[in-house]
Amino acid sequence: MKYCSTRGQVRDLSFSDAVMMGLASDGGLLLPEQIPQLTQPQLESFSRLSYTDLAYEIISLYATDVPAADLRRLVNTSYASFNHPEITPVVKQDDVYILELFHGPTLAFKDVALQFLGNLFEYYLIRDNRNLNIIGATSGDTGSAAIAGVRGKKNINIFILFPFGRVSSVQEMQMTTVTDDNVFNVAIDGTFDDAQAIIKEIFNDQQFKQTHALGSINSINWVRVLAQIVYYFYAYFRVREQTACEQVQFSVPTGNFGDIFAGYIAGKMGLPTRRFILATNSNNILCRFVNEGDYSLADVHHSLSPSMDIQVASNFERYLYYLYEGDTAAVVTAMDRFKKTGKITFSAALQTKIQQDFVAASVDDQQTLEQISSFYHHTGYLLDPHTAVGVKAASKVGEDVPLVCLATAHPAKFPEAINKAIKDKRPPLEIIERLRGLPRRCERLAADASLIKEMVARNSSKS
Ligand SMILES: N[C@@H](CCOP(=O)(O)O)C(=O)O
Repeated sequence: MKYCSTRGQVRDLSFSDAVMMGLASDGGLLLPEQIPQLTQPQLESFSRLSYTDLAYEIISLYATDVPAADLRRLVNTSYASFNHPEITPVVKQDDVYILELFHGPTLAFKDVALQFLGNLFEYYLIRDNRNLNIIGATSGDTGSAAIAGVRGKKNINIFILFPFGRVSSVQEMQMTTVTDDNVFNVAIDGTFDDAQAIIKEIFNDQQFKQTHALGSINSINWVRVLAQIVYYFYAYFRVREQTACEQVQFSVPTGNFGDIFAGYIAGKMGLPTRRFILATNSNNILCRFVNEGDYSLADVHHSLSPSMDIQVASNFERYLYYLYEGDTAAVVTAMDRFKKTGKITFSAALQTKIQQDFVAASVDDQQTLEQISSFYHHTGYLLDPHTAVGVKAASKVGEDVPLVCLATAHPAKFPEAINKAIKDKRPPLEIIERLRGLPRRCERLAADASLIKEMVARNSSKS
């Protein structure tokens, strides 16, 4: 399997080169040159596999330059850290199938890919005897999951930027209580979009990237998308066992478009699914894109589902590549226009295509709180605010097939929102309670790429 950039200037990369490159050197995002198509017999045999075996089978279709025994070990090690034997179990509540993605070390779906990516990085670094400086941006969940993915690994430093005061108290604590010498948490004065723009600016300085051996843990990195494809298949097989359905529909709380894009790729591989439900909070640029063909920037609003407080969604560019049928010049033109004007509009013909892939709804904070409360009183099950956005969006635009809602984080990560939704309800969890009172380390900086570069340069030999 070879990898190419959405912007056309990088092609023919091996999987390992794509992993280490992160953001493509032409500023685009990397994609596999072809999407493997699963045959019916393959699907049937996959349906009987454990999560870990399924992950191995799917990842091996893309990671073709990793020897089979090594890949198997990396996959097994990655999911050994999950606290549920099924890794991503599906539980039925009322008439909704909840795909629980929060059984990893930091209680969010990001662990599914970042445990694997951390192990993969370590594997390459040992093999090639080199160092890596990871830089990443988070609106709340990626940060701690990335830190947990590389913690204790030699030859790696990690620098995580998050928007000051805009992540939940627990999310912040999960990052800043890691005080290891090679972990650098930076609260920036700005939004997640500012943090992500800084990361991209630094990656686009090719000389700095080479000199400091930079690596990416955001969903810019193809591995993030790849590892998440697995649970869409896993969930479909579990629901099919219970309902004998031909198709399911997934509702995906969406911020950076990475998780839903993994589902879209699963669909291209042959997963029998209806259109994906793209669920946003009041940061609804992606919802407007699907419903009106209007991808235009607005201010980032602070919401009760902070991980989705994003306007500029990284993986959108990957979808554009398919929307434009691999026409990289059209992707470049659209991305340039967006950079200059903050807006891309789509023709009626393209809107028709987009609406064959997605249906979308946006859910504000009040509706999120009502959804958490009514679901809890009806079923006794506590949704985190992001999952609640997905469940609510599905109630607005879902179709008449079994519905799988992705539970992207554990409610214990968002005590403030839960408490607002259900008076006096606190979802305590021992691994979070243990963090309270631990020492913390975090630097606060202006949202300025040169400050982050200085910090990376100053510390890059620490690992
Ligand atoms: N929602 C994310 C934002 C970063 O997105 P990523 O999927 O590109 O890592 C978060 O919680 O940090």
